[in-house]
Amino acid sequence: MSEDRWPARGLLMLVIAFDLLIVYRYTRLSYWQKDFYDVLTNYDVDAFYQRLLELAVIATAGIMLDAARTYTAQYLEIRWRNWMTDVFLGRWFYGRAYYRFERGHGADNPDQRIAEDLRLMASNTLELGLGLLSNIVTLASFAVIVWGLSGTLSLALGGTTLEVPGYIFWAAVLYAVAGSWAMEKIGGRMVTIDYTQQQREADFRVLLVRVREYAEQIAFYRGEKAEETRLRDSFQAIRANWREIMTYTKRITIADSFYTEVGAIVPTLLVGPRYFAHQMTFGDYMQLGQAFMRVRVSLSWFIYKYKELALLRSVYRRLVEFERVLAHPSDARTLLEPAPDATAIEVRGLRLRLPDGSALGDTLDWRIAPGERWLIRGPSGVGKSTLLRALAGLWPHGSGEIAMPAGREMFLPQQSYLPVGSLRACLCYPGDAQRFSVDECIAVLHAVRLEALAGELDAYDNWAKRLSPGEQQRLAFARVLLHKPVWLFLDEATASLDPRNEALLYRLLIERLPGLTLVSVAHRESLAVFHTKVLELADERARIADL
Ligand SMILES: Nc1ncnc2c1ncn2[C@@H]1O[C@H](COP(=O)(O)OP(=O)(O)OP(=O)(O)O)[C@@H](O)[C@H]1O
Repeated sequence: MSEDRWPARGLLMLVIAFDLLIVYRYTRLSYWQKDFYDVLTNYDVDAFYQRLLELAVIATAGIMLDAARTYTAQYLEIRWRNWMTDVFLGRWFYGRAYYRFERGHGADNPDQRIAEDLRLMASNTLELGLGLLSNIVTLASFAVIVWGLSGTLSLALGGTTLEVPGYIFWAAVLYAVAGSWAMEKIGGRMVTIDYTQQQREADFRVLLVRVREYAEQIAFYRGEKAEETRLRDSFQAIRANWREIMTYTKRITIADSFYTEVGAIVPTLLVGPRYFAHQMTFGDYMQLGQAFMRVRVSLSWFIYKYKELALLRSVYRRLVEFERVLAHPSDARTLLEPAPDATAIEVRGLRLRLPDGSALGDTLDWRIAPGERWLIRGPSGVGKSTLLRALAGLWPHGSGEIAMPAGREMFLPQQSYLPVGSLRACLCYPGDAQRFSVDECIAVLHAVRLEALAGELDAYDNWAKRLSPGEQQRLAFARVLLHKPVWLFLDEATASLDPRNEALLYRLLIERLPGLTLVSVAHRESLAVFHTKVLELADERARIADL
């Protein structure tokens, strides 16, 4: 990362330099205006054309500066977002944080935090930080102009006279402070309303995505009406909050326009007497009006950016919270103990528990020697899948220890994950799509009787939607044949298949992967013939036997 830091700092300096030049251009323009109005009042034709030429130069510089500034700032923004996304993606996958989050042990909506919050963090921090800087410089530059032109106000107070130097500058300060205070009173609640709107929009989007994801199940249940009602209700929540947005936007717009319009009149009123007393030229008069406006706008920066600042604060809070959960996961522990020198899996005094601390089944002592084929049986809900999770290092709740030897292992759940992409990528997963040759892929497709798909190895599809559950299970076995694990754990991985296909797949494993250690969770009695030992789980006492 550090080699990335210097170009990024260079880019930041460049954007700041452009911003300063832009402010400088505005001050030049202000002096140009003063000269121009004086030329007009003096009917000086030669100077008139000369000033127009100057304006062309100032305008051209402005166009180039604006374009260069925007381009550089955008480049910096994507670099920064890229860097932050890299960091967060790394932490998201480190120690399987994504899995723990999914099981409800993390902050809400991690996907929104990685995609949306990081984007807002990069763009808003840059825009607001740079905006603040150029505002301070604008304020300083134009304060000098206003101060220089505003003269001294003499107030007769009783017998003494009070002198107020730079009184128009002070008027701008007073006006901005009063305006900011009023705006905060009128529009302060907008921050909360806006936040609620974001949340409701996100809820609506999630519901729409779920309809797509579960389209078939919903269609089978004839659930259109229920889904439509749910979506309409969700949208009504958006609409209800939108009414509040409208009300507050109206108030803010009126207040904002009032503030701006009166802001144009205030300097006119204040400066008028000096102009008519011939203490300033027409050019001075015009320049002062403009400079007053710039000072006022700069001083009102916090109020104009109030909404963005509040949003950035909440984004920052969400990201800090997310980072804290990622850095100190509440349950990153596992029951696994790596035992690289061991040859067998040793389960000692394992007592699985649910997240609430209640016990799941009996204490288990169990040894899985190389080459053994275990069948795990037991009633539904007794904890068979949870035991496999513990063996995979995914279940943190409980006590005891599982000593796990080194060696390639593979876990097949009832429904295997099939990434969207080519069939070859599905077969090679989690390796990359070229991990196994086309010939090897075709051979295993034939072996699991999916030869009809052999011609579609490079076809891009959502295979999890296209293939039947049984075909998906056969594809998962083809994947096992390619990867040749040493330890294989199957969790009802053939439950969607007919007995013939199921037997075919088990036979394939035994013939093609000699020496394979197999642990299957299954309900069907017919599978007993492919196993050598059985572990019967029960609420009271687990039982181990030969088959
Ligand atoms: N994250 C969790 N939080 C709370 N309870 C859980 C969690 N995961 C599983 N359980 C509970 O643990 C128990 C065991 O679940 P498990 O999936 O291991 O059962 P199983 O024996 O594989 O059942 P089946 O034969 O129906 O697949 C169940 O009562 C389940 O509701």
